[in-house]
Amino acid sequence: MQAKQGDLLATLDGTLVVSCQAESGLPLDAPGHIAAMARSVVLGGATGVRIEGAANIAAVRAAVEVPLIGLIKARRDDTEVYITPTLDDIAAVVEAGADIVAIDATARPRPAELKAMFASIAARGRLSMGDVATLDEGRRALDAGADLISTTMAGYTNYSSDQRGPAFALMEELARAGLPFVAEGRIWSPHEAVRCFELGARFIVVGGAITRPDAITRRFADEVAASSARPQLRRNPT
Ligand SMILES: CC(=O)N[C@H](C=O)[C@@H](O)[C@H](O)[C@H](O)COP(=O)(O)O
Repeated sequence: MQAKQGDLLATLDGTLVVSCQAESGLPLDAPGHIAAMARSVVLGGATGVRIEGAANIAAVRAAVEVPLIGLIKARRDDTEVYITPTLDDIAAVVEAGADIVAIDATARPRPAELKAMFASIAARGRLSMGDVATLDEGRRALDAGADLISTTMAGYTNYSSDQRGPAFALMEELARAGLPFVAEGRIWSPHEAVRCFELGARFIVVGGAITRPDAITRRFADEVAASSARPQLRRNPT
């Protein structure tokens, strides 16, 4: 199993992984649609996919052969942690067919200790990815047994909010500290993707810029609406 996991990471290093997710209630929120997105991004050159939800993971596992990073988003009353928050969620992600299990590895109060979470993933023969927001959290996640850490949560905790664009500052800190990292979150252009590698990312995960047509359309629509180059709106003479 160890050799296989090493091979899996070797196929991801230096490459593009695409997150294929649809928020609950959006038109693409169905396993068949998520699987079609996964097939599409693999056709376009993605070497791996990041998928949320057991039914989606199972559908994508049956549709593509590339490494699959799986997670479950589960909002709970007792914690702000929502990416694969419990040991049961880990079991469900593995059962559904993920090769790598992503969990929130921030320092916020959580239902189960980080060490126990990473140990559970390892015991199930899968690799783990700890989603963090700060350098300290990255160090702590690796110490607790994470196989990978990712900048996923930077900008999404109350102590790392108000961030625009990718978490370049955190990437620089992680690189300076010698911690291997995955770059993820708000990577919107190929230019930004390349910058992540220049800053030392092992691989990158891009989501919305590729797989959220509503968000992509909104960027165009907003730019068009703000443009003074548009022809004047023609109004019927009164
Ligand atoms: C913070 C959080 O919950 N991130 C989630 C993690 O799986 C997803 O909603 C993101 O789409 C993913 O991280 C990729 O990021 P972006 O879509 O910005 O490229």
